[in-house]
Amino acid sequence: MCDLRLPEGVSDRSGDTANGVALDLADAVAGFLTARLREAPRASLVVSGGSTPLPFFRALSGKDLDWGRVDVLLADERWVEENDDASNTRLVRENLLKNKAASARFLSLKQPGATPSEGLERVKAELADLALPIDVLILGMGNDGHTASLFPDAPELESAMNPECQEIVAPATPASQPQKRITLTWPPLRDARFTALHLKGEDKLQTLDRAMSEPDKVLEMPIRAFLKPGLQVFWSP
Ligand SMILES: O=C(O)[C@H](O)[C@@H](O)[C@H](O)[C@H](O)COP(=O)(O)O
Repeated sequence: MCDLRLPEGVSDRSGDTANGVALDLADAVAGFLTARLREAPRASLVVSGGSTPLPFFRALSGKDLDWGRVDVLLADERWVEENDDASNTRLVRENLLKNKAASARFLSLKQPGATPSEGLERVKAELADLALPIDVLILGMGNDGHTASLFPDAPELESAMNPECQEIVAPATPASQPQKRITLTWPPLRDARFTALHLKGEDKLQTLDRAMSEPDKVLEMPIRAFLKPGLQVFWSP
């Protein structure tokens, strides 16, 4: 257990090791996708980049489910080419879209264009037939309280977090980050059927604790918007 008092309705799925939590998360996600595929022609899986998800990606890639009917996409992406070490697309292709998951359909947030704004229409076209609501959403969190690329210092944050935002994807240009980014906006993320927050390390636990201390100040720590009933927290030391 993560020995934090999580908000009402938020489940603690913490474990003693990063690998154990990754395996547990992979089991939960595979189970949810399998159940969805009994009811719907396709299912959607939105994952986050960064370093935490790697063991989860590798475990999920081996799960036996009808991957040909699963749409996989990122919650956000750095606006870099796929051969760049900072590319989340590269991370997903190398660690998740292999083994049994190789047959999943990947919808890429990185499209041609010098900037996210220039490429935005192409990204929207790529996501045009993505069925909403998202079925499975895996979020990470930075120690500034960002999630996806909803950064506190992004000039676009307020519009991306607006519950009335009509766009499902938007550029993000936080000064704190070396690359411009593109991110799913709050409404599609908010409405996911299954949302997991995947965290590793004591620092992330302290950040989560800080986030819970002032839950209404969402623009200061965007993760706060997700600390709602139904969220499952998968944390390991
Ligand atoms: O592109 C990104 O950076 C991610 O989407 C981002 O939201 C990530 O989930 C957090 O920054 C946590 O990253 P770590 O897992 O590396 O701590």
